[in-house]
Formats: sequence, structure tokens, C-alpha cells
Amino acid sequence: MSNPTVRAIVTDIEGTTTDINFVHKVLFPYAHAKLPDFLRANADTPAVAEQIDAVRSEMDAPNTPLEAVIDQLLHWIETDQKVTPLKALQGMVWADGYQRGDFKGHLYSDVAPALRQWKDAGKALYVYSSGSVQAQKLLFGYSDAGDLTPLFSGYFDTHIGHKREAAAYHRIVAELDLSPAAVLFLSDVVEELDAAKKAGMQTLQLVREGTQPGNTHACVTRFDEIAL
Ligand SMILES: CSCCC(=O)C(=O)COP(=O)(O)O
Ligand SMILES: [Mg+2]
Repeated sequence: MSNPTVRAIVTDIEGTTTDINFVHKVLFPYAHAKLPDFLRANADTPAVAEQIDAVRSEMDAPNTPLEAVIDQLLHWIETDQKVTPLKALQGMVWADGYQRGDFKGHLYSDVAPALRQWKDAGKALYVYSSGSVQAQKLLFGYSDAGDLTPLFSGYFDTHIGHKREAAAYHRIVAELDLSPAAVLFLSDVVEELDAAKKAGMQTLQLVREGTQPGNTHACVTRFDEIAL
């Protein structure tokens, strides 16, 4: 499959570049274990205090005590809720883990070579994940294929909108200053691909092990099946 009309590629992370198990069995449990003490120790640091207040706003309860905020965050981790302040706080906690070498960002073996090839071919590369921009930079910066951050032109998280809503993809193409048809979105999740397609983007579903293929988007199983 060759597609010279693509000028930029926006990729999802979990289930696309990265094994879902790394996110659910390494990153989420690490955040679950470390977040309570991290919050107790850093609640007065401005960047952390801002996110704690954002959690209280999400709860619609501005006077919630810190311990109840912690309980809420742990519940959101356990139920995999993509709540923006949770994602920001997870990124802060994971920074420690990556920097201490507790884990590296998992990438499927086909991902780094394909990203380099697309970049060399003049395509602009972007990430769009529910994980915070900080978390995205950490995963690619401390990846098991080395530091891939120089390959990327930008990162988008839920500040631009939610991944199943077309409005988010309209905003992304507006920021890229390209026609939506010149942008290819890669994801494992059909609802995200549907939203991107609604915004006029090209789409491809990554069907990694354990992913159910849909029937409304072209599918590949690896990045090296995508010729651009
Ligand atoms: C940026 S790594 C952590 C990913 C994460 O927190 C998450 O919720 C996965 O979201 P995605 O949009 O990549 O499926
Ligand atoms: Mg995904």
C-alpha cells in the first residue's frame, strides 16, 4: 500500500505503537502504587496543586480532602478513565520510574524503523494519546528503541479533546495547518478511527495481537505494512 498523499501521520500509543499490557500491567500499577505518597509529599507544589484542584472540579466538590482526592484518582486508574488531571499526575509519577530505570517505554519492534523511514521520506510525525504530553514524551524518550523524541513534530493529549470525538481531530488538523485528507491517523480503536474519518482524515487500524479488526477502516498488523 503506497500513499504519497499523506503529509503527516498522527499515531495513537496504547495498542498501536505499544503493547496494551505495558500500559495496563506496568504503567497503571506503578501509578496506582506511587501516586498516594507522591501526592501527600507534593500537594503544595504549584503544578501538583493545580491538578489536585482540577480533580476536585471533576468531582464537583471543591472542598474534598486530599485523601478523598487520592481515593478518587485510584478509582479512576482501576477503571481506566481518561480524566485529564489523572493523566497529568500519572505523567509526573512515571517520570520518576523512567528516570530511575524502573521500566522503559515499550514499542513494538516494527515501530522505530517505520517512524525513521517516514520521517526520512518527509512526513511529519505526531502523537495523539489520552496519556498526557509529558507521558508521551517519556514513553518515546525512554523507549526500548532509544530516544525517539527527535522524530516527532508535536504531541496531542486530551487537552485538544477526547479521542472518540470528531471535534478533537478537526482541532488537530487545524494546528497542523494541513488539509485533513493529507493526515493519516493510526489507531487500534475503531471509535477513534471513526471520529478521525468524520473529520476528513485518512485512517488505518492497527490490528495487533488481541485486537478485533473492524470492517470500516483498512487494517494492518504492523507499521512496516504501511508504505508512504
Ligand atoms: C502515554 S503512555 C500512557 C498511555 C495512557 O495513559 C493511556 O491512557 C492510553 O491512552 P491511548 O490514548 O494511547 O490509548
Ligand atoms: Mg489505542
